[in-house]
Amino acid sequence: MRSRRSRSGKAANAAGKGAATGLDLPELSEPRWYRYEGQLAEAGWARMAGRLPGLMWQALTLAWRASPRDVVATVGFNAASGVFTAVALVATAGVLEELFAAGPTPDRVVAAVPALVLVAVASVLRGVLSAGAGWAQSRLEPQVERLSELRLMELATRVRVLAFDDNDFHDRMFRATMRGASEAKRVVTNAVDILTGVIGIAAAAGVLGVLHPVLIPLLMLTVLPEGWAASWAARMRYTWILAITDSRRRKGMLDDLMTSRATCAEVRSFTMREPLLAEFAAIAGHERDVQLNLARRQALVRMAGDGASGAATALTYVVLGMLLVGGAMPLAVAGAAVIAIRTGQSALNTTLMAVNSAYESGLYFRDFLEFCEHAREWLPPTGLAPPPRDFERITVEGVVFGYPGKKEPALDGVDLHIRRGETIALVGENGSGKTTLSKLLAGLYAPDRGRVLWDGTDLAGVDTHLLRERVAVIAQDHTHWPLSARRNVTMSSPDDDERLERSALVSGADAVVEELPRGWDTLLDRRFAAGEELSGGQWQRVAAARGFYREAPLLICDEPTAALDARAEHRLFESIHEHARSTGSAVVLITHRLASVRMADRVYVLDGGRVTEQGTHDQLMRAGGLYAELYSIQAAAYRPVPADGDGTRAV
Ligand SMILES: Nc1ncnc2c1ncn2[C@@H]1O[C@H](COP(=O)(O)OP(=O)(O)OP(=O)(O)O)[C@@H](O)[C@H]1O
Repeated sequence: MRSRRSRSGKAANAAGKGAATGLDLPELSEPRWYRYEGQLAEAGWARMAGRLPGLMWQALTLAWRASPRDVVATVGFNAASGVFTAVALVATAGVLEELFAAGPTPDRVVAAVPALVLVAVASVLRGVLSAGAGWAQSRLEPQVERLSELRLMELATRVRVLAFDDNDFHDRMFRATMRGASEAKRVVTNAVDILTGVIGIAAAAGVLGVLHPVLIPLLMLTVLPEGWAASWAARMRYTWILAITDSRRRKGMLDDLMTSRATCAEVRSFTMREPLLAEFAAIAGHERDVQLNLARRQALVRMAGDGASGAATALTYVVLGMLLVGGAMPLAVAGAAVIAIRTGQSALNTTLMAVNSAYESGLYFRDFLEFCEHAREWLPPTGLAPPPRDFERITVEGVVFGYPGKKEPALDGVDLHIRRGETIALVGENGSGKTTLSKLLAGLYAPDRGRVLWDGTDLAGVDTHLLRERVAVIAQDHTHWPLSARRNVTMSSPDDDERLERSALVSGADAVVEELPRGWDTLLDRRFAAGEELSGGQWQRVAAARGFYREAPLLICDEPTAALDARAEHRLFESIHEHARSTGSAVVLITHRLASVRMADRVYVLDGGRVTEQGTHDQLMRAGGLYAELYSIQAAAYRPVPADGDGTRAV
């Protein structure tokens, strides 16, 4: 009941904020973070304490993989340093005992010398060893960080493309990259600190137990309230992070829009500054309010914990005084007990701090581990056979494919085929499924039903990573890689100057490179010194060169000429058809410029995810269907129209 009330209260509050700004802010008006409620409950102390050993084990395993030598050094030096802490404490008790014994002062001092020497030697060794442990620990941290970040990037670049259409995957990846991976090193540090603290506590408790058993529970009493408060505050912080994950993502996107070079012109042209800033300010204001509320609640919890710990310390000294007055403990022992209590408190504090920190870091580290686990579900299957080197015919049989979360499939029972040396064209109105089909042919998506075959081999059973090496794509939304012109074309394939020149010639990229100050070695990114920028059409020529450079048996061209001038467009289409004829590659051409489709061996017309017409240009024109209609609309635009006078003018 209480939770429902607080839930609706929060929702109303959040909705109020969205309404107050007059903006449509789903992050503020729709409390999407309530889907994290289950996770918040899971972040409970008892549950986390149960999980902590497992998390620390995983972090230590990661550390072991990063550097076994430094793990051994860290643990070994810390353990040895703890042993010398105990030795120094016992020796201190010996010194005090001698000093408070009966007899003349010089004699007592002389008697205390051996114990004093032991204290000095133990203290020096403890100092040296803990410095060594600190060194090993600081060597370990960057190595663990590197390994965890690398694991994250390896997974992010290996998961199937479809994962990037999944909101849940994005949320998890955001949390893992935001703090999860970097927390791995902190969990390792905490694990080591806990070990160091436990050894220190064991030393102090051992000495206190010898001095008087009642001192051990008193020692615990002084530190536990503070520890409880710190862990509670850590949990509050984590729930806050979970609650604002969505709005943080949105804020990051707004940040990019306002600060990136790609969008700076459009932000100004469409006077987007004010609405973007207003949305940013509203989300940032919401975060600030939540954070201030968090700070207040954390301070209250900490105050309570620290107060209780202070009271427990006072109680400890009262008990010590009573033992002294009652004669149950001599003064020398009481002095040693005070030192042991201070040492024990500091060790216990270190341990609790480390446990708390491990608790907080553990929650984030769990995000990292869960992302790794979740990402594995998105990995393509391994151990599959390599795809055939080549094919005579690609066959698409009854392919059905839908994007995650979409009711209607993007492709619904598509059949087509293509032979080597042929060019087929995919034609259809916007959203009819052409790009989706080309991505299936490129091995980027797998069909939900149906098959894509290279001769007799079903691509569902082959290694898609290897398959992609045999497919070249000139993509509609190609990337402007912040690399040299050369690398923009060769990408990960080996450098081959002859091949580079050839692909530049057929794509028209040769003319682009000629104008660059350092030719092929020019960096194509203005954000860096000596970087150059290309026009849209020039980028498109580079993207086309990239496709030709692969010299793959299958070339997919998705709107390869949208940004090209008329001459370059004509030349590129000729090159594409010539490429199919001369290399024997199969070419899949997607374009809205239907004049260029005439040369295709076969045209497939898509409508609502289905192939509704197929045949040569002439056959489709005779059939008088959608293709003929679209073609006629385009052709009409180029037909001469009667002029006002006696001549004609072209439109
Ligand atoms: N990543 C995606 N997630 C969800 N739906 C998508 C995604 N990409 C495309 N779609 C949907 O799938 C359908 C087919 O899109 P597709 O991009 O294949 O069309 P297209 O024929 O290439 O269009 P265009 O001519 O505009 O490039 C559309 O309804 C589109 O909204």
